[in-house]
Amino acid sequence: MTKSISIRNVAHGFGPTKSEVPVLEPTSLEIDAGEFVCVLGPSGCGKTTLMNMVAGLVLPREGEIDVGGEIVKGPSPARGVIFQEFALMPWKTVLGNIDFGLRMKGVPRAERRRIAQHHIDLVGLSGSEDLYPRQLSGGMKQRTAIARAYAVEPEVLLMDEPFGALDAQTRAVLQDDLLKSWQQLGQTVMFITHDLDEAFYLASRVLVMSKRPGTIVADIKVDIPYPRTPEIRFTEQFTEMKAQAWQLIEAQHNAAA
Ligand SMILES: Nc1ncnc2c1ncn2[C@@H]1O[C@H](COP(=O)(O)OP(=O)(O)OP(=O)(O)O)[C@@H](O)[C@H]1O
Repeated sequence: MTKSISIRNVAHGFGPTKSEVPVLEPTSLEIDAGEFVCVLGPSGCGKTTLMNMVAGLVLPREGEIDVGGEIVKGPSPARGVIFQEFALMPWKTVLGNIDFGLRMKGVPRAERRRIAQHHIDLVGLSGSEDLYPRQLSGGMKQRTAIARAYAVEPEVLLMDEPFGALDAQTRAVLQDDLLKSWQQLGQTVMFITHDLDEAFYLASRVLVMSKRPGTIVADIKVDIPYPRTPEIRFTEQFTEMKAQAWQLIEAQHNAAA
């Protein structure tokens, strides 16, 4: 079942408590089950920190995060994470990387092979099962990371600039693939990006964060129906929403300077 995310008065800082560098101001946010939310904001404003807290990789100094009615206390297979730098295990093949998550979830061996192969086929990596990360292009690495995250069927997908390191063409293909599978599986998605175009193309809702210590300063509903096609990028509605977000981010940059 898809899960909602509830962020309640979460604040964070790094360093010893007394000389803490504040990173997040108290932030509250409700993400409904099945929503696709993109997060934009100036560099260093705390986007990754916020997402890492939802993932359970960082625990908030103040406040709490609830995913599907349970307080987050650590990582869980119910929350799949995809990072920009792929985070593949270099000593494992494509198949081995995908198999690993399933093994952690306790899926029996024969079943693992079937599920892994299904996801390899879905992301278009059939024939590359036995290659190691060093033998893969950037796009293939990111497809492997996506297959690995999808194979364990997480109810929540957390993506931190997952396509940032890819060329424009591969990026566009993976964006459409992601939307297709989201429409089929209906996970709750939290997706960080620096790219306004990407944010409004993918999301049903775009959040804009302030400069560090960050908090959410705008919550923009993207009222464009799915399935989305590349042509929507040229509509007035799309460019207006992008301009609105751009102005907000620019104002935050200027405030930071
Ligand atoms: N483990 C850590 N220890 C100390 N400081 C940290 C740590 N992780 C992040 N920071 C600091 O916290 C701030 C927010 O970092 P974070 O990665 O969350 O920002 P971001 O909005 O994702 O940035 P970017 O858009 O550049 O990726 C930065 O100033 C960063 O240097």
